[in-house]
Amino acid sequence: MAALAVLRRSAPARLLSGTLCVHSRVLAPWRQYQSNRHFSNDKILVEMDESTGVAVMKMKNPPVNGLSLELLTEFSISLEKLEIDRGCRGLILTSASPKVFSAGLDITEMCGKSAEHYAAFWKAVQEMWLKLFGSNMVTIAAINGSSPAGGCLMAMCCDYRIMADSPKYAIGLNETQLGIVAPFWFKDTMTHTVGSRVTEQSLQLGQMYPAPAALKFGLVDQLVPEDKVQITAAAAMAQWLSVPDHARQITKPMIRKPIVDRLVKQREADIDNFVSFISKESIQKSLQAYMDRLKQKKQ
Ligand SMILES: CCCCCCCCCC/C=C\CC(=O)SCCNC(=O)CCNC(=O)[C@H](O)C(C)(C)COP(=O)(O)OP(=O)(O)OC[C@H]1O[C@@H](n2cnc3c(N)ncnc32)[C@H](O)[C@@H]1OP(=O)(O)O
Repeated sequence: MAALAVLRRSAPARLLSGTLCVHSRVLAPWRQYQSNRHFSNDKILVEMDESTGVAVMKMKNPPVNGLSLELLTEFSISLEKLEIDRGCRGLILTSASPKVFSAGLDITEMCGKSAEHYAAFWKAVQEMWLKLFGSNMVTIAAINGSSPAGGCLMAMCCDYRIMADSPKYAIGLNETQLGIVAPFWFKDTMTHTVGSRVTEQSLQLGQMYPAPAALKFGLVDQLVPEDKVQITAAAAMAQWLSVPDHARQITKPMIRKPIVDRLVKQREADIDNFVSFISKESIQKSLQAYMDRLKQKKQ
């Protein structure tokens, strides 16, 4: 038993080998950590069921769960907390808002800000990915709505994806449609999920796939009616957790560690690339035009 406990605690550190980025601004909410194992801060809600060892994490950044610096920071801190909790074996990631899992990176974080802000934001995006893709827990995405770009990335980081069965909801890495480029580790995550050929085409075209199409080539694993997404995720989790932890936890990094290490080795260069790319006037114009189109859609 002791050996298993050691494995359970040490594997995340081995797999991640990244640094823990703790943003002082959001440390205070941890004081709200309750003995009933429900905790929340502004943008992330966590409900921990001690009887099953499963935590449900809900993103709560209305209206569309844009991945802001604040949400990303709270996400990484929450995940780290669960990761070191020996009672927590599985994580279900979902949205507190109906109809949208996550609209991806909050575009306002990438428009008209300073180079320092872009660097801090990108570091938080990296941190989210390192922690979620490298998690030692079983991770299941309960995709209860649309999931473009960064939202799709989060879902792909999970071990298993269940999506609401509706052609209204779409998922994909649509970066090129915004005039931006998915970085290599987004591409690596998609290749890991659906293979090279589909990734090459999807990334170039910035394709968004309605849920039924996404199921066909394995971008999601299962479609269920919208009101069954959470319960199906819990059932799938029970199945995954029936595998002995130590065996599963040694197996997962065999595939994922080389992918994680690629970013770990060049984190600073990746931040510099992002800052110089996003600061270009032409890129700022593209992003602004995209935001304007999103707003016009309503009128
Ligand atoms: C050489 C290589 C170098 C590498 C450099 C790296 C470059 C950068 C890589 C960046 C990687 C990832 C990028 C992203 O994740 S960008 C985000 C992409 N996301 C999208 O395109 C989604 C856009 N949104 C939608 O499609 C829809 O909003 C929705 C999610 C389908 C929901 O539709 P809805 O009808 O329910 O809501 P809607 O009315 O559209 O939106 C409500 C308000 O929310 C605003 N909004 C929507 N999405 C975002 C967003 N991502 N960020 C910020 N704000 C967003 C929208 O404008 C509405 O606002 P308002 O109410 O009108 O004020």
